[in-house]
Amino acid sequence: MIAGRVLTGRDAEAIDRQTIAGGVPSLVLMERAGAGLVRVMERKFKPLYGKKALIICGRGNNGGDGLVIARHLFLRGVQVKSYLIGGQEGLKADPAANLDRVKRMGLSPRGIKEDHDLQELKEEVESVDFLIDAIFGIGLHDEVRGIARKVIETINDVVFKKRAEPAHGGQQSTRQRHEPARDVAGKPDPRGPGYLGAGCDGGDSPISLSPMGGNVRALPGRGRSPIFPSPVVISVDIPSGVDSDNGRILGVAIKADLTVTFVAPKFGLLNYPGAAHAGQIEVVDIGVDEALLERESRIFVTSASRIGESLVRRQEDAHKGEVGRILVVAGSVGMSGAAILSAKSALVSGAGLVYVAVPGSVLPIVSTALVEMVGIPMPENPDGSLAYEAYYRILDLGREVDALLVGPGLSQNSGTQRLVREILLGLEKDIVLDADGLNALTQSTSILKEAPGRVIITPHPGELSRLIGRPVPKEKRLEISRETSAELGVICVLKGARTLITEPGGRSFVNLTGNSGMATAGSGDVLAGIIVSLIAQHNDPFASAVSGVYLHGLAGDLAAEELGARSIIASDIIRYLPGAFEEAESPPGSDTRRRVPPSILLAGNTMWLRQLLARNLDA
Ligand SMILES: NC(=O)C1=CN([C@@H]2O[C@H](COP(=O)(O)OP(=O)(O)OC[C@H]3O[C@@H](n4cnc5c(N)ncnc54)[C@H](OP(=O)(O)O)[C@@H]3O)[C@@H](O)[C@H]2O)[C@@H](O)CC1
Ligand SMILES: [K+]
Repeated sequence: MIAGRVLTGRDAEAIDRQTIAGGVPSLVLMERAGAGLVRVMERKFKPLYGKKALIICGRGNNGGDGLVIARHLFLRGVQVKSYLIGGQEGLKADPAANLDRVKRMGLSPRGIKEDHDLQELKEEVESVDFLIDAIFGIGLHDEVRGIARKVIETINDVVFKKRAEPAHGGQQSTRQRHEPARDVAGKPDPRGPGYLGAGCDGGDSPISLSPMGGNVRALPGRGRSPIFPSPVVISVDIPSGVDSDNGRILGVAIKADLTVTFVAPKFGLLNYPGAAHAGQIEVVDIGVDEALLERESRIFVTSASRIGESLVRRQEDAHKGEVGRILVVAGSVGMSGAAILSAKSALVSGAGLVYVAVPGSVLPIVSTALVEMVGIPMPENPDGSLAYEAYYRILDLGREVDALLVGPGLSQNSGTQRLVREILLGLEKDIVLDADGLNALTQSTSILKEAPGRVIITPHPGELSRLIGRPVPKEKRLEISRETSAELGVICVLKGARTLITEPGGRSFVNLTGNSGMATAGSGDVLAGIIVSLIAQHNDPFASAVSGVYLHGLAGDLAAEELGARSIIASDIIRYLPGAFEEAESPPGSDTRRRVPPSILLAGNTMWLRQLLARNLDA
């Protein structure tokens, strides 16, 4: 499965190093990076002529990019002012070479060394159209030190306050109310005062990667360009202060409206909390070798076209027994909903036959709610949970199906937990293990290694933390997913904003669909049902897990568009699943593909990356 690549900062450094060793001078890469960013600005905010830009440069190569940007913006008639943190002395070779060039053009940057330099910076930030953040890029991995920290705080503070002013949507004076706002192209902005960028986006893909996370406001409705408030904060490669390896905030970080990143999106731009600082993401190709990218990167983003291709088409003469048979082992008294939701989403996702093994007293509820499944009453414990005595029955049924889902709503009864462990050891089948199924393995993860079948675990961070006995902070999601997957030999679907799907071989997918409304009871049961259904139809657990997560998020996005994220409940996700399948299965650009998925946009002039991303991200 090929898809859009993602890099950690360290991967990106390795690619830069090897590209330079392969004969491309680092100054050339810097020139391509800076020029590429200005091309993105030109496309999105044309005309640039006469606009004001403030460029804040750090002392490393990210700052060097900033100096290249200063030169290219100046040549396009932009009024450019730049600052260099720490002053002009003692820069590294490439930034120093670019400092010479800008000085020869009369654009000498001012130094920011002391607190009293911040006052002037404040005034400048208030009066510009664009603020370019070239303070730190992928070279930053520790808490931001020194004056740079105050510079970042000052920028965030001034921008935040400026946007809270009446002219930006707060209390308006009579004059402001009568004067339509102008976007950067000078056109009246349909949103009213204080927003930039409407109507000058030059036909970009309309959905930014993280429209609500950063400061970018998306216009209501699909297929519209985001509106950029003024000043537009543009980060070079990554918002300064975000760790490109993992999205950690290193004490303080720029809140960008737009991040123009080089070669490929950095994982820190996609993973929270860094993702909330990135705004819209654009990728600029700086001409590195595709083979290098393939070698260095093991992280991908989910994409509609690949998902569509990986879904199995049903044969015209399909029989229900041939299109996926599933056994769901779920439910207990008081938790029958988990069994219903997961079985229903498995059916809606295309499985031909779904058997549901539940405690006998729960069966009437489940059967009434879902007449299409085949309910099997099982022995139960006094507390209404599935009894260990169900083991042989479940084993017999399990041998007949293509895949199993074990866990939703099972409770934490010790007998039920023993049953779960024995099922894992007794069946050589693909088994999706969710919720209480995972809780049954706390302190006995070795069972996952011994299980003869292929196991797909679908924990949220709390469940994973209980399973492996250590915390799972956001910035360690990738690392811990990789370790868990490799050590236990399972496919790990780590749920949450930007769900990560990792296989034991080390490949990970970052999912870009979904929204905060999906953090709702039963949402996980629906996901587990989709994944098991795709596995039963498809027989490739990793592709199924990736597709399932994507489709689940897409269904949630479709639901959010009509219902609002706040009001989504789990059964809504199932209701919108057919729409999600329809979109994923229709060819890109066709009328039936109603929704462009969140995309990373691409600028640049080398075809291969454009094609790769266009193909895989549907940008
Ligand atoms: N390599 C290439 O070929 C290409 C690279 N490109 C660009 O270069 C960027 C990477 O550049 P980079 O590696 O120079 O690191 P960068 O992000 O500028 O930061 C280093 C600076 O930060 C400072 N600093 C560090 N930690 C700190 C802290 N805690 N608190 C405060 N300061 C701290 C550190 O100071 P020092 O440790 O030297 O005192 C140094 O001055 C990359 O993102 C892309 O934009 C493109 O041009 C394409 C080609
Ligand atoms: K930056």
